[in-house]
Amino acid sequence: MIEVKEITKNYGRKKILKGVSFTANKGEITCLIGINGVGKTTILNAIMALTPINKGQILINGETINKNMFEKITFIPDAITMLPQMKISDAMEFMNDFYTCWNQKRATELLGFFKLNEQDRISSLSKGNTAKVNLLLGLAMDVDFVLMDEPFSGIDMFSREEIAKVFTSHLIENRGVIITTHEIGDIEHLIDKVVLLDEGIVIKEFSAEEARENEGKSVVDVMREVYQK
Ligand SMILES: Nc1ncnc2c1ncn2[C@@H]1O[C@H](COP(=O)(O)OP(=O)(O)OP(=O)(O)O)[C@@H](O)[C@H]1O
Repeated sequence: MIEVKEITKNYGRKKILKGVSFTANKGEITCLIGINGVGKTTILNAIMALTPINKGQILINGETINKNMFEKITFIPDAITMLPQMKISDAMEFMNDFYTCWNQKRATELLGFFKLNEQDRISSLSKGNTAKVNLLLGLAMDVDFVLMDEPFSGIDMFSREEIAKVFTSHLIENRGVIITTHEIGDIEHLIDKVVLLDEGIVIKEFSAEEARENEGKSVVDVMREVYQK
């Protein structure tokens, strides 16, 4: 489980996170939602120990986060981190050399799942295929948790649908996923937990299934209620 406890984060005099708390379980997809600039990426960076927090605590499976957790958790950013002249196969080889938790069998399966050609160069990929390569590089790691920052950003509807399919496939396995997105419609039916952020705090954390079953409300219905008060 990832436990985010009362974290605060300031950039200079600007208070971005003012005591954010939520949990994300293994085997579940947790979605962080909030307007541009609310601090979603900052939260993901804090969980990865890439940015220091001012106060609070973040635990992964009971252990305080540190920079050596890259065998337990991986971060899929919204931009490709590989050099443009690399082929997809070079990027996979690089990951294989660098990470002991790289799972080549799953990487090959993901190539097929996303219908990617490993001989294609990163620089030649469409935005949709770049996002797929990013997901491939993250999901091929044998880690407990995968963080994804805006995996659908700027991608056409058909590619978004193709990408969304990976979340219901065996390739996600029993891992915990934390995702930030503005394209909630694409994955609304796949999400387990929703964390709504506003003005530096969590204003609601709820189970998508419970909202659906008990109150007959979609995630978007709950968002409208909460944000349009
Ligand atoms: N390194 C930094 N130095 C100063 N301010 C920063 C830095 N990184 C982020 N910020 C500010 O912190 C706030 C939160 O940024 P963050 O990227 O976490 O928001 P977000 O919710 O992910 O936004 P978006 O939906 O646009 O991706 C923004 O106002 C941003 O300008």
